[in-house]
Amino acid sequence: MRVDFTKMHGLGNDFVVLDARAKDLPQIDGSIARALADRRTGIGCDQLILLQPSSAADFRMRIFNQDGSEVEACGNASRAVALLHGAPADVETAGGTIRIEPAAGGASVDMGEPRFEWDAIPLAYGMDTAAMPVGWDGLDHPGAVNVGNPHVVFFVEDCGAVALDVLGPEIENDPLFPERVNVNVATIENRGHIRLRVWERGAGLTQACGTGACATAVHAMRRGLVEREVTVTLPGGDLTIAWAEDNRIRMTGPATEAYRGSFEWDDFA
Ligand SMILES: N[C@H](CCC[C@H](N)C(=O)O)C(=O)O
Repeated sequence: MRVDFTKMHGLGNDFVVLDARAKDLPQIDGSIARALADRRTGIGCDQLILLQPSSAADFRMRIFNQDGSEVEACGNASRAVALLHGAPADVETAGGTIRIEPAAGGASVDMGEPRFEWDAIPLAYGMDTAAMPVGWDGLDHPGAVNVGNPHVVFFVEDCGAVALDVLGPEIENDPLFPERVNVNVATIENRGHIRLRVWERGAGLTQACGTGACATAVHAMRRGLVEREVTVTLPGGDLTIAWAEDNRIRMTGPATEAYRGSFEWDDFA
C-alpha cells in the first residue's frame, strides 16, 4: 500500500506528516514511527505527526518522537499543521485541545495553560518547581513546567557552552522524571529576549523546540526575569512567546512545507 506524506519543519525541527482525516491508514504505532523517523533507513524526522478525525475538536494530532514514544504536545508541529490545514482550527492532542491559526509565513498557536504542580510535570516526589533543589554537573536549581509535555529549564551564563549532548540524556532519563523530560538550557539576553537550546525527550538535540520555548519563557516570566512577551532564539531561528492575562500561552513563528512524497507501507511495517 502506498502512503502519501508531507515533509515539514518549524525552524528546522522536522516532521513527517501523515493525514488520515479523510482516508484510512494502517495502524500507526511506536515501531512504525521509529522506522519512518530513522534518518539512515527511513524518511527521517524528529517527530512523526498523524492527523486523524476527532469527535472532540476539528481534528486530532498524534505525535511520535524519533524513538517511537507517543507524546502529548509538539509546538513546532502545531504550526506546521496550521500551514497544512490552511485555516484556524481546534486540534485535539493528548496534552489538551490547542487552537492553531495560520499567519503570514507560519502560524500562531494557543498552547493552553501551563502547569507547575510537581505531580503535573510530573516529578517523582514533591518540591518547589520554580527553584528545584537539584543539579547535574554544574546545571542546577532548574524550574519545571508542563505545557502539555514535561520540561525542565536551566538558566545559564551561555547556553552555547553547555555540553547538552552529554547532560541532556542524563537528565532526560533521571528517575526524578517518571515520564522522562525535555531539557532546556537558556540564557536571558534581556527582558525581551532569551536564547535557548533543547535536548528533546525521545529525539535528542533539535534545531528548535516549540514547547521548550513556551516552557522556558513561562518559567522566566514566573521568575520575573522577562516581560510577558518575549523573543526566544533557538538554533533554527526565533519564536515569539506570550503568556497572556488569561493564563494561556501563545506561540507565533514560521512553518515550512519542504516536499510531498509517498512510501510503500510494507517497507516499514
Ligand atoms: N520531544 C517532545 C515532543 C516534541 C516537542 C518539540 N518538537 C516541539 O516543537 O514542541 C516530548 O517528548 O515531549
